[in-house]
Amino acid sequence: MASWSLIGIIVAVLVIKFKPEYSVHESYFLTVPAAILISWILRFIYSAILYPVYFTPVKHIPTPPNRSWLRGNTGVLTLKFPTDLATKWIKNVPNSGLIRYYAIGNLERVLVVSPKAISDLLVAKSYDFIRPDIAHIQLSTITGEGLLVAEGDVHKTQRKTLMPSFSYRHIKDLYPIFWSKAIQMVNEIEKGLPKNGNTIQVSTWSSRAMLDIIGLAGMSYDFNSVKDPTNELSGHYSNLLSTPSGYQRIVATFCLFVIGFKYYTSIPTPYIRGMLHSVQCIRDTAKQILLEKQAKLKRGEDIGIDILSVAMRSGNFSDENLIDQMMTFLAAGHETTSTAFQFAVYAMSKHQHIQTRLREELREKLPLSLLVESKDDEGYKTEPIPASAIDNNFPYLNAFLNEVLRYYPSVPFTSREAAHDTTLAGQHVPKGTNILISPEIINKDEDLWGADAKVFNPDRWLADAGTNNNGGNKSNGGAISNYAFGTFIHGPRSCIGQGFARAELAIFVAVFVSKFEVALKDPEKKLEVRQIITQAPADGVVVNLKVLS
Ligand code: HEM
Repeated sequence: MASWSLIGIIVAVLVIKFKPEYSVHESYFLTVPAAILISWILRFIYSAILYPVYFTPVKHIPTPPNRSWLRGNTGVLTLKFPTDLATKWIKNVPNSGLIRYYAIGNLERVLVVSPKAISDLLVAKSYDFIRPDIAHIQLSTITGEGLLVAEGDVHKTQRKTLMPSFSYRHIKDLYPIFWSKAIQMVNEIEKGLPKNGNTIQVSTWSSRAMLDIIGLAGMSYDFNSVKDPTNELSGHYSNLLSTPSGYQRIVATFCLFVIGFKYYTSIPTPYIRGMLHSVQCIRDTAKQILLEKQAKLKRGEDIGIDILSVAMRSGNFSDENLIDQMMTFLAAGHETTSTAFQFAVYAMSKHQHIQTRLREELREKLPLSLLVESKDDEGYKTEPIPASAIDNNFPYLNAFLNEVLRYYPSVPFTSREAAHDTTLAGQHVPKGTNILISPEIINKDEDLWGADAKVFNPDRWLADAGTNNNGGNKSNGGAISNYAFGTFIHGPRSCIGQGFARAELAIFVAVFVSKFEVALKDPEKKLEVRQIITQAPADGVVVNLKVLS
């Protein structure tokens, strides 16, 4: 829009100078606004009416019918991902792995839906695609230039250097942190129960516990928000996750369509100012921790096993970039696991027989007494069973978690932009094409998972190979392709924290189910999901608990 306005201004100036008889008024006062308005109308006619039909370079990619000039195919005046509609398009729009659709203002999007197109996008041609500006700006405002937003060779080097921190060998050293926080959380919940009439909102607890864990595992810093919800730093962290107000969304839309999204964080609204202030406070703390660790390293002292320490020892990062990586892990590893835990509690509350089966399996090898006894001087702690035991001895727990992650992926969709002309599933994709991939849709696609794709069923991960759904392998949950499970996506940009998240969730579910019997406070209420970058139950999962002994 900015360039169209500029053209309008230039035309107005030229008209007044050389053809004043065509100007609205001989002064610039009326002619310039009139020229800008005309340029906007022309732009609208071009992009909303002519472009999608005649000029788009991806005309060969099929598109659903019923496009409106303002709302595109999605029917809404926001950029919200159209999950339900897209599920229908996959079925009804004949396609070869790609579907073209239009969002608000006829912004063009290409949705990737077949395993071949997904594997091209995420694996074979991963570096042909970059994060679009909107996503880059939103994420980097919080994370700086960390792994989540790095591109090309910079990304390859960062990822290679950080990988050792996420190897199984290293993650298993973090298990005691997971146990200790999970046990601390259930004990604190138990203490507060009488006051709350046995009702809790799961999100308040999971968010605090997962923040503490990522602080401890990431940089040996305990936000201590499970015990102290008023902790200043965790307050700053909650700020970063707060939902933008209606006013802020209008500002975002204005930036997107009128002045360019790159100016979004330069407009000093209360939301942006608050966010930048909170980012700075967290960065200052991370810097302090970094300086302390560097001093220790100089003195030849042990600096610990957290992710920051592993990255520091590599010597491959500047101080600023180490802080960026810390901000990245806080952003990428907190809300995602917190929402996954909320969905896990929702699922076990909704399906009581699943909860009973989980508890039976756990009780057999992980009696409550073991959990109660695993305390240190501070009252909580340590590993009641070794890391390998939780990974290998609880098939139903692992099946349940696989199904939670399939059915309720924390990241419902993500986006890419073609960095240059390329192809996906053999179809031409020109530079600049905006691509979307949706774990939420792929994970429930009946063509990939079979007729029961939309049923929550942990058993699909236990059935013998070949006997379930489409005849797929049980390690795939019966799906016909590896790419049918999109929760952590795949390839060089897949979630580096997948092993971390799975271990953390397994331990949290194990401790929670062992300690409490849980039921939804309002079992008849429909599950409402709120979507921003992650998706989460809108009410934070309100449940009634009974303490088990
Ligand atoms: C259930 C929990 C989690 C889910 C569902 C999840 C999902 C994802 C997804 C879908 C991506 C790809 C995003 C994209 O490229 O657009 C991603 C990337 C990433 N995740 Fe996770 N994540 C989880 C937990 C974690 C944890 C615990 C950490 C860190 C401790 C983490 C760190 C990262 C990082 C650093 C990236 C960027 C990787 C790269 O670009 O190379 N995630 N995650």
